[in-house]
Amino acid sequence: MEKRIDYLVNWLKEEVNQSGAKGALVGISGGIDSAVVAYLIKRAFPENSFGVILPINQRVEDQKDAVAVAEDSGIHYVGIELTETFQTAVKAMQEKINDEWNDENDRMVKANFQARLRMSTMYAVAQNYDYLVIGTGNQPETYTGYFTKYGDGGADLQPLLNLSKQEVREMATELGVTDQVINKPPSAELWEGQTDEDELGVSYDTIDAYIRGEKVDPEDEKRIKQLHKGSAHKRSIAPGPDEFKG
Ligand SMILES: Nc1ncnc2c1ncn2[C@@H]1O[C@H](COP(=O)(O)OP(=O)(O)OC[C@H]2O[C@@H]([n+]3cccc(C(=O)O)c3)[C@H](O)[C@@H]2O)[C@@H](O)[C@H]1O
Ligand SMILES: Nc1ncnc2c1ncn2[C@@H]1O[C@H](COP(=O)(O)OP(=O)(O)OP(=O)(O)O)[C@@H](O)[C@H]1O
Ligand SMILES: [Mg+2]
Repeated sequence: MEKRIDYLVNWLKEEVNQSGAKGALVGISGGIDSAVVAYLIKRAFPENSFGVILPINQRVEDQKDAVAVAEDSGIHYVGIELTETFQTAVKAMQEKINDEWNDENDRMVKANFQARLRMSTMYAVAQNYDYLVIGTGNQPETYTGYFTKYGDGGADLQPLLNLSKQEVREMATELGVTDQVINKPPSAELWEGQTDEDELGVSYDTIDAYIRGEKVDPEDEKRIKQLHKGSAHKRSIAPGPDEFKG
């Protein structure tokens, strides 16, 4: 695992240097994926790595975890409270759209808006320092499309893209991430009580096994295939029409 860490650290250095940027930035949530990325970018850019903690109605416990990750990794970090900004923007939309506000879509609209508000903030802060935005998407999340298009999916580099969730856990242990963060149920924290595996309807270990080519329960396989197919549009750039030849 130490070799794989070195490989990712070197890859980050090469990519950032090639881009002409001066360093790297990550959003730190208090979850394991962003913890691993925080430790990796600190190793790659000891003096030029930056963590942003961006609470939007975030539980105090998770905010504390995020601060602990930032402190423990030794990364330079700031907290930028976005709850009020989020609420103000939602209120403005709701007032205008008014009786056409779709209550059925309400939860997901707000969830994805949170992720995109964070992404916009990360790009603004990163550009201020001439840093790149480093994403935290891992292999099972990417395969199933479990991310917000242009939200947490919007980043310049994705170092964890080929890592299973189990490998993320192993890497976290090797890097010195605390058990508190490693053992927390993965959550997007986009609404109260949300957990990834409840929403996905299948566990990360099962998705990992499926991607490795192992046999999984037929119902789980069906679900994974459905998620993968339905999210293909998130893994490619937006299509345009063929050239007009009229
Ligand atoms: N076929 C198609 N071709 C092109 N575009 C298509 C499309 N179908 C939908 N779209 C577009 O994509 C949008 C839907 O995609 P998207 O906006 O991503 O939204 P959606 O996939 O509906 O939801 C995002 C999922 O990711 C989860 N998430 C989000 C953020 C962070 C995390 C985490 O783990 O931390 C998890 C979240 O809980 C939710 O389950 C539609 O509103 C539409 O604009
Ligand atoms: N409160 C937050 N502050 C800063 N960044 C955040 C916050 N919430 C989410 N993010 C960003 O969105 C990413 C996607 O969240 P996701 O839940 O998939 O990862 P995680 O929280 O790091 O790990 P886990 O999947 O185990 O919960 C995070 O890794 C982080 O970069
Ligand atoms: Mg999380």
